[in-house]
Amino acid sequence: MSYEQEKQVAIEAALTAAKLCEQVRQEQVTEAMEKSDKSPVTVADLGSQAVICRALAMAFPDDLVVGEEDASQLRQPEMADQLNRVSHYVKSVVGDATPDQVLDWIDRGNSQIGGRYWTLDPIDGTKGFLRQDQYAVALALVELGEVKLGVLVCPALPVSPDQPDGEKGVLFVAVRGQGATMVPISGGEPQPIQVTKADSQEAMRFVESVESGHGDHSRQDAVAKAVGITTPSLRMDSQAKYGAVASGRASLYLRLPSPKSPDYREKIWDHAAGTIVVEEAGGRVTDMYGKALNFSLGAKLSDNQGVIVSNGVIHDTVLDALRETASV
Ligand SMILES: Nc1ncnc2c1ncn2[C@@H]1O[C@H](COP(=O)(O)O)[C@@H](O)[C@H]1OP(=O)(O)O
Ligand SMILES: [Mg+2]
Repeated sequence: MSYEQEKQVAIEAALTAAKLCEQVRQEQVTEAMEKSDKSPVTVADLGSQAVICRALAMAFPDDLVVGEEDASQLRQPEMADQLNRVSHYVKSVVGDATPDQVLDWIDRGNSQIGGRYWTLDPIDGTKGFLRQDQYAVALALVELGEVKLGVLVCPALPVSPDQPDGEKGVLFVAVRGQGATMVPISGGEPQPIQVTKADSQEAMRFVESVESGHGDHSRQDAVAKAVGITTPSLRMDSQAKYGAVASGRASLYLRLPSPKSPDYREKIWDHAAGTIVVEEAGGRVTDMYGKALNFSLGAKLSDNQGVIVSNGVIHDTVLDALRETASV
């Protein structure tokens, strides 16, 4: 299958959602509400999920969508102002939409996984979004446990790594067997991307989360040193880190379980799109024990712990170093 229609619909939907997110950010209305798990959610997370689920419902009415957000909080009477704000932003990018439609679109993203499903993180890296930093809109199509298509929109990522203050906004797209591409959000011809092949020290840079609670920074540093990386890590929120590895800006992304939450299991929407973008750019993605990420078990990667993303060349060395740092 070429997945051409899925690709076009997913790109258009994710770019429209990213436009909504940037509008919210520019108008500085980015205060967060708190979810039951204490993580932040904003008007933009909910609006982005509504826009993408609407587009998927129109093009693929029978498809399942497993998204990060749900509308239960927004349905409470005391949340009427928030719902109006979400509806306002949705209308500004897709035309007419009633608050009830918006609620229903958001809740279309509450499916369980199936043989074929989409998984969506409407704003991956909400904390980065609130900090005016990196975030991503991440959408992936999974069939029989294999990610087939991934779209990552990174509105704050510099188009050129050499010009950090230059144009920002990058779209990464990958289809299984067709390679990965990158293009500025502003337009242009998508260019094929490749991970870095060099394993020289100069070419090696590793990326990790900004948030200390989302990883084990001291062990990540130790592993990076053990594989010969001497430059300090590039800290970045969201699956923009996968984009950084896929486009050769870094050779390694380490995400080891935080000592504060050793039993944390990663969510499918935090990894599906990024995984295929890196794999199709020639890289490798496994958990910290070298096992493939299993997208067929539910919303969590319950069979995996930690995530290691590399250019492939250094992957086994990293896994060896991990075994060694574990036994110290
Ligand atoms: N203890 C944890 N360990 C690893 N990742 C976490 C943890 N708690 C939350 N996350 C996830 O980290 C993601 C952001 O990662 P990053 O630091 O790379 O930007 C969020 O989507 C969040 O998932 P969620 O909000 O879906 O529960
Ligand atoms: Mg996320």
